Amino acid sequence: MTAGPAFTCVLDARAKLGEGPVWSVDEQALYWVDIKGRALNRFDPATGANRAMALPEEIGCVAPRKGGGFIAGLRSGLWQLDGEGRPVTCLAANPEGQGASRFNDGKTDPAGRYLAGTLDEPKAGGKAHLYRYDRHGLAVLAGGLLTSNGLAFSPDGRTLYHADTPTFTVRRYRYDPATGAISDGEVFFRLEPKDGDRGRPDGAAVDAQGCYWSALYEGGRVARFSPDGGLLSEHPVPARCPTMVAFGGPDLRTLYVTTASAGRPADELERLPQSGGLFAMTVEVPGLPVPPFDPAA
Ligand SMILES: O=C1O[C@H](CS(=O)(=O)O)[C@@H](O)[C@H](O)[C@H]1O
Repeated sequence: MTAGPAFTCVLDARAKLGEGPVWSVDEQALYWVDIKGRALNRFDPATGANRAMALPEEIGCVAPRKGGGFIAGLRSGLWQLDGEGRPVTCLAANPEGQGASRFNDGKTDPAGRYLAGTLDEPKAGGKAHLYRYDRHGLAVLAGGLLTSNGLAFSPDGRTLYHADTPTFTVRRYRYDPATGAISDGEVFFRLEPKDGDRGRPDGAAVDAQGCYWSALYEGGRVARFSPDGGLLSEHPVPARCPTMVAFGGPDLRTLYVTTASAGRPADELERLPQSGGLFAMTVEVPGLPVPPFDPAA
């Protein structure tokens, strides 16, 4: 394992719970959310400008939508948003009810279907699920979860990676690109909870060599894992709680990471004042392009 280059702050956003970065190739801009800040953000790396679009409830994940606007996972369900981030249509209500559940991490599959999971807020019941949304509607892919996270696909689109953060575990499944079905789940890697300060796997992305980049929540770093789950490198982040990574830039060699500040100890925030910011670093191996959500998929 090597100690790799560190991330630097590109936007001192002071987000409460920055999450869900996704690169728009068409716009050459990064969309990202502040879950507890109830905002969809658009960051333009060319100018450094960031535009926050307020939402009426928590937004856990977002993806550009083919034809315009977005699909987003909110507390109440999966919604179509217009180009200004305004909810216009509820595509699928949150089947778990809104009292102790919200949508969390999401990602489009290579065909443009949208996979998104929920978070069981008491973190006790394992009532969270991973869902697939496509033209046939909402379908359960996995259940018994605490925090559905870490969604990413292998370069050939035939392996799905998925984390359940509080269990410190990332699993991988065979993925059928023709139907969006999963099978043959197995542990990809599990971090040691006893090493509490080394964090737990949150949001993720896969690069062109099939390596899995994982934001390690409360670990203050992003780690790169080989296609067989071996730890290759670790990259410090000037925030204790990185939440999700995404590749961007004209060559997909800029790795962005969002971070959290809400609920963090005062001394930690004093030591890491850019917590809640958006960070980036240049990588050698480019990321994989993530397609927009396609309502016809
Ligand atoms: O992605 C997320 O994960 C974190 C970590 S954990 O579930 O608490 O272990 C969670 O706090 C955050 O709200 C969520 O967005």
